[in-house]
Amino acid sequence: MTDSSGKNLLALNCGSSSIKFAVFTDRLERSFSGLVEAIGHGQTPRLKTSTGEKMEFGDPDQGHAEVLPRLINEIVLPRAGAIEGVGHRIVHGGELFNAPVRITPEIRSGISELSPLAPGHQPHNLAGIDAAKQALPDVPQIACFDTAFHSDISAVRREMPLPRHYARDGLIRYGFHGLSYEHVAASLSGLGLSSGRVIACHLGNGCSICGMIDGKSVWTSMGFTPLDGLMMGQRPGRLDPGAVLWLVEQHGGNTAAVGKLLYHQSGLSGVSGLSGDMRTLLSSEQPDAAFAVEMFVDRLVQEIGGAAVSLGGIDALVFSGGIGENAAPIRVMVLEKLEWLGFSLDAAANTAGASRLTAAESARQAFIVKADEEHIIAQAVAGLLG
Ligand SMILES: Nc1ncnc2c1ncn2[C@@H]1O[C@H](COP(=O)(O)OP(=O)(O)O)[C@@H](O)[C@H]1O
Ligand SMILES: CC(=O)OP(=O)(O)O
Ligand SMILES: [Mg+2]
Repeated sequence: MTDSSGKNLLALNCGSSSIKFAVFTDRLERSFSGLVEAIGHGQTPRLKTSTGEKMEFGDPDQGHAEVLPRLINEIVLPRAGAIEGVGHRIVHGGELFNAPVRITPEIRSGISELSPLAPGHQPHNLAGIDAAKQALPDVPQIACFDTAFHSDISAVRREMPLPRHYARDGLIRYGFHGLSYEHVAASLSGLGLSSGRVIACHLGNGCSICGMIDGKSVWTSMGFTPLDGLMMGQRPGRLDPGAVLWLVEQHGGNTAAVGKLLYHQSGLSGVSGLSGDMRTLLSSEQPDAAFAVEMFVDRLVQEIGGAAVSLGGIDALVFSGGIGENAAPIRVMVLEKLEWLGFSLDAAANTAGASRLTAAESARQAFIVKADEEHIIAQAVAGLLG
């Protein structure tokens, strides 16, 4: 139940195509939550809430900045009770932010300056801050950074093979989805995995993987920006830098056009020519949809292989995010390709979406952990507000 005595916290998670929100009581229990999905891809955004509401929410041409004020004022606040703190997922913390911080005008500027390094996310995160500030002007707001979880990765893995002064200027691998990985790390002891080598796959609209040893990030597939690594809904993932140079030349030096191609028109969407939504591709008969899915899985297992080498082996694999949690056919394709690494699929458990996906006799285990960035955000807010 929502606490009407004024001890509730609101967590806002503005992703590239969705806004997830959750209200927590002072015991950090979810009292009301939901999401608006399909924002900014020419579709009509859809709202779903934990109380069973489902409706179209806005127009196809509306972005996060238009959807957020209505979401907060009409949907969240009337059901939330009094809110005493708001926490935000902020995708890029750069070198400045390695821990949650209370948002002041200076902190907001610091977050805004990082927008060119996450142009498909940071403006949405700022829109969340602004909408919450407008609706709740006297309530403290806390920024929680996706990059922070990876900040202890070794310099050899954070720096790029370029003259080292670029790294001193901040051109390093930051990694993202850290709030999701922090939640996976916190779930490991419940799976009997508090020590060991775990590869977590966050497969949502944006996709990445994180290699953890004893719950700490030691390798991740995303880099300086959320473009690197795996093939995603609209982003290509790892590309030959020569291909990027060629694309810039083809577009007459227009880097904005190439940015649009790489952030919004590539990945599953660009390859299939149909959709960046895995549900649509899995239910399509079109050959290019199947081709895009095959490429997605191929690139994913290649990166898992790289991560396994970086960890010196693998004890368990974790699937998370909208695709990881729900797309049973993708998990089959991945685990069958990893059989040689000792994964033996339990087909019934996989179809049922059970927590453990591998047979008891499997040498390595695979699990689903439902992404819960909002809980990590709420914990950080509670921690900072004492
Ligand atoms: N039942 C399902 N089967 C296959 N894919 C699914 C299913 N449910 C969600 N997805 C996929 O999950 C992705 C969105 O993941 P999500 O983690 O919600 O995204 P975001 O990164 O925006 O938070 C989309 O590709 C969507 O198609
Ligand atoms: C960092 C990133 O790709 O986030 P999302 O999954 O919200 O797109
Ligand atoms: Mg996501």
